[in-house]
Amino acid sequence: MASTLGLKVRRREGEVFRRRLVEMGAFDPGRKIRSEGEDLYMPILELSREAKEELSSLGEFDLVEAEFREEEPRETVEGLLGRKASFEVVGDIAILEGADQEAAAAIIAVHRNVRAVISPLTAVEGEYRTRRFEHVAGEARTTTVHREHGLRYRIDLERAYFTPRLGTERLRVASLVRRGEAAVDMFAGVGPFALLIAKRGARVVAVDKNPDAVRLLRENANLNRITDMVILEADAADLAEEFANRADRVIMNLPHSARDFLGAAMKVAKDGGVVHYYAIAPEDDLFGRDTAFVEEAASASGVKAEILRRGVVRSYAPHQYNIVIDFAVHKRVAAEGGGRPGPGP
Ligand SMILES: C[S@@+](CC[C@H](N)C(=O)[O-])C[C@H]1O[C@@H](n2cnc3c(N)ncnc32)[C@H](O)[C@@H]1O
Repeated sequence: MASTLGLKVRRREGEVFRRRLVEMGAFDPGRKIRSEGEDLYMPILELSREAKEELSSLGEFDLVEAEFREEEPRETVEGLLGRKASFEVVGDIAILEGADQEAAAAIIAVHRNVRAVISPLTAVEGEYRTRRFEHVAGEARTTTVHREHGLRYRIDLERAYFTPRLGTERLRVASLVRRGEAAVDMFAGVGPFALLIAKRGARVVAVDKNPDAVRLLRENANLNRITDMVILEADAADLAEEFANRADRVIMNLPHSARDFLGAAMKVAKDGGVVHYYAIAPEDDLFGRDTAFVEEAASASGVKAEILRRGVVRSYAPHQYNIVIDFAVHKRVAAEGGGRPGPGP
């Protein structure tokens, strides 16, 4: 076993790092992760400066030379098909770009858990962020049960939004949660942020306007034995008054139009509460435009927004990225007439 490049991380942060490394294409799939006490050693390929910066926002790590066992070579869809196929798996359904029968057969052969292959007929669209699909192979359905971070989610891909591509981001937000804190998920969908943070000890109010999403969210709360979550079918904008100054944390995962709800989120946040704001941004202005939206909304709401973190969550479309801006809402400082936002009494 020769020494190769590795990333040493704390065990409890291992999954966040592993997923991000895979997304970056920096995880070495030919080698096995090694465990030693409280640390994990991840086999990696060379990291660019940007990649190191991105990783340092996830937590502490050391770059090391380490020895890793080799993975057994696995059959892949690409290997079987002789060309690339673009797909993702949600529960036991593969979502394939294009109704390609050959690719569907290869997916079913390689991924033994896949029972249905469907292909999008539309983009994610409308207020409820849903899309329509056509059946390609296997069973003809859009309902499934997906597992993520130890929780199970009933999903209907045609009736309510869900993507597994935000799994790492959900884990990052969950890692910030303190037991007993109050959180509002304004656009909860079938619950992948809300239920995960509830499991980590947050008292959650989860809101969605889509009745099908809310029905699945209730089922998912039951499925995961989360009994104390407040689940509301409502327009998030209408709840700002009722939940004013209640939240230590607000999640705004409606990236195409979250900016329209910034005022409501700032109202719902307590003094010092943190908002996770998601947007789709062009690569030549990743954070400038949305930072300005946050600052304009803060000024209109009479609060101060302290930017805590700006990050890229995933690539969304050519030259477009799904980004996140975490900011703290300071109310007392603003009411007292300015100055630098501080922790307060
Ligand atoms: C991008 S999805 C995110 C769902 C979920 N947070 C997730 O990560 O899977 C946005 C959700 O916001 C809901 N939505 C859209 N407008 C809304 C509004 N005004 N009030 C509440 N929910 C809304 C949609 O129905 C959809 O389920």
